[in-house]
Amino acid sequence: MEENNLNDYILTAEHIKKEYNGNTVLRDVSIYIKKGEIYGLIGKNGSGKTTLFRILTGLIQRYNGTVSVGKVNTHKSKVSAVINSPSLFLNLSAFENMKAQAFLLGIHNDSRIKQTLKTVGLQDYKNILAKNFSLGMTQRLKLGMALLKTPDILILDEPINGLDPDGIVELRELLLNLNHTDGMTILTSSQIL
Ligand SMILES: Nc1ncnc2c1ncn2[C@@H]1O[C@H](COP(=O)(O)OP(=O)(O)OP(=O)(O)O)[C@@H](O)[C@H]1O
Repeated sequence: MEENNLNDYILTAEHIKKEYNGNTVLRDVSIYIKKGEIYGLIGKNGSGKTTLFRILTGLIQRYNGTVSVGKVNTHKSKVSAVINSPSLFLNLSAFENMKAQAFLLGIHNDSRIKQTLKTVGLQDYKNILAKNFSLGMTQRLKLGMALLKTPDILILDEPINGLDPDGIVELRELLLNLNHTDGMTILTSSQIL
């Protein structure tokens, strides 16, 4: 990607290199993410997508290169991610799972939870236990948990994995909607072209 003025970007990663036990997984990777855009990362299994996302979100701290998160207005951009996590409590309802996540984030406001459940289309399923959710509903619930803190940048690792065609269309519409209405910057990955 062409390197412009770094102030144009909400998230940049430059010259990222990551090895596991001498095995190089990422070799001089640079990405420049513009605010309000949607980016897709395509790569086969094991190509390092998850590793890159974990680096961008701070879950991996030992790597070479630099990651820098820009500002939105005056605050540092908030980054939320769904990368094999957050884990769900299967014996709790959708609402209770959201409540637990909200508690961790210091959000003590049920109206924010209800509003987010509505955003991800689960308002009518809030009392259903997570263990009874379909994969599509599970993905929506995880997305809802990631949206609770109103992120500026949303990172989703292989969100359509395992979804049926209707589920894929629904998730795409939801992401487009978040991008159009809230101006959310979205990074997503897939192994499916
Ligand atoms: N903690 C770890 N320790 C050692 N090797 C790891 C570790 N995490 C990932 N790897 C290896 O790094 C490579 C890249 O893995 P990564 O999960 O980033 O790829 P990916 O593109 O996300 O693949 P997938 O589509 O399977 O999730 C793989 O060969 C994997 O086995």
